[in-house]
Amino acid sequence: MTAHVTRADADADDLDVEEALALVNEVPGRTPGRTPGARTPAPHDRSPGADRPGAEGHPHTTVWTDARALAARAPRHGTVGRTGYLTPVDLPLASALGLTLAAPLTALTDLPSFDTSAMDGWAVSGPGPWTVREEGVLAGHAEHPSLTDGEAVRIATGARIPPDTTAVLRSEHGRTDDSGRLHVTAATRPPHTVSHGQDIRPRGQECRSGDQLLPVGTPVSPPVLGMAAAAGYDTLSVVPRPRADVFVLGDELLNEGLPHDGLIRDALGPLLPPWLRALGAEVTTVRRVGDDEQALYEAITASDAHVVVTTGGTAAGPVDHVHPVLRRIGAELLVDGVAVRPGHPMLLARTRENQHLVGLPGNPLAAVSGLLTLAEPLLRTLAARPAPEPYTLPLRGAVQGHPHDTRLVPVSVRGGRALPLLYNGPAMLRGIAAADALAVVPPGGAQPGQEAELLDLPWASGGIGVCFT
Ligand SMILES: Nc1nc2c(c(=O)[nH]1)N[C@H]1C(S)=C(S)[C@@H](COP(=O)(O)OP(=O)(O)OC[C@H]3O[C@@H](n4cnc5c(N)ncnc54)[C@H](O)[C@@H]3O)O[C@H]1N2
Ligand code: MOO
Repeated sequence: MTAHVTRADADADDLDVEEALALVNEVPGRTPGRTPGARTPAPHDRSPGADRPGAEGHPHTTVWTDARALAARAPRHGTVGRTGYLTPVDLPLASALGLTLAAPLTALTDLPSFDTSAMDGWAVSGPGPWTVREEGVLAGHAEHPSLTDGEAVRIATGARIPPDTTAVLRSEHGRTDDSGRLHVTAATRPPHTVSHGQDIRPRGQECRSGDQLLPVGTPVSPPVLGMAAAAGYDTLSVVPRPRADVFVLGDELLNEGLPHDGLIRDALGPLLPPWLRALGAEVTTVRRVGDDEQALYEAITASDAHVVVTTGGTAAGPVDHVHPVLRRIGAELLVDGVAVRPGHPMLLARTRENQHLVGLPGNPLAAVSGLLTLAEPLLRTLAARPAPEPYTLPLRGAVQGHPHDTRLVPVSVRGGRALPLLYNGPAMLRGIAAADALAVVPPGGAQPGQEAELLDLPWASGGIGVCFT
């Protein structure tokens, strides 16, 4: 730990979290605890690449919001039709978690499906005191014989109400006298009374058979699984996960150990598959492909995934083969460069009917930017997932803007404000690894207190087990 955030600066109640934040909120040698300001260049801004010509010089560059909209619309083309989502399948309940309902969830039964006791106690008929039958009624039992006026029977929560029951008396509201007769105690409100129908859940209280419970497009969450089971379903009609193949390009990449001799660790092979799954994809292949045009051509043309994701090779360097291969395939380039930093060389192409390719830049944070700009909307449409509700939070520090392009900046959300994190350069993951969201910073930058749109990171709210199933 090199520095501390002061308690005053942190609306923190948890010092450990603040200390962790300090690791990505301070440039070595700076005053501890300062939030990054407009006049403080971030490491990214001091990088040699910071002076290079901007995307505004690129003839095809698409505005960031347009690129996202285009990616969301891209599958609404060809045989898939106007919805853009994949052909629905019937899956057992447990396999449907995380997918989207392709048909309305319609009740197959009344719920409850019989008059049910809401409490442990006695089913009673007419006003008390009551004679108590010997044998009680438990949940799951067959129907009990009718009660006659003045009779009661022990009943458990969830058990079927015997015919001619008028109310259920909770166990804590009744007592039996020496001769075994049941009385209402003074604990009821009003005292000594049990009203007609009390603590009975009547059949059909929640729904009638045929009622629509949930519309098409509902994400299948744990409560949806429970609701479907209660309503009589064994399988659900859902939109399947789009299949995604990931091709990680670059001869310089190592799969293990320390960087050496100009070789570096592949950061995207570990990062992309779980993130793609969190965005709704089924990752069918993750493969390293060398800087070889023919190998890339063969990998793409052999893939039968709905979405091919490549990393690296999007720029115009000597071994950047993505554009030449797309030309050779005859792919239709839908997005060729986006006015966003980092990640501006990202691209989206239709490689063939019902297959799209997202070309992510090789710089790791630039790849994340492409993932959220192009892959997220594309996968969302294919999987019929609802668009996340846009929201903004005030920024806790200024963010330097790009003159023409949108910036996506890792932020930590603390006390209802978004704290911009440093180490947000295109080649860095240190900021995003500590972030809760990416702030969308408009061209020209943002001042402290200014509202910024946030793109949530899938694990920040739901927890890893929820979003990576
Ligand atoms: N003359 C120009 N050069 C570059 C421009 C430009 O506008 N003009 N744009 C720069 C920007 S911005 C980006 S982003 C990169 C995009 O490059 P590529 O998509 O072609 O990616 P590569 O050149 O293959 O790699 C870039 C960088 O990232 C490292 N890398 C690649 N893959 C991985 C991985 N899986 N894990 C970790 N690191 C990876 C690679 O070693 C390079 O350092 O182009 C700029 N150049
Ligand atoms: O800034 Mo690039 O756009 O590094 O991704």
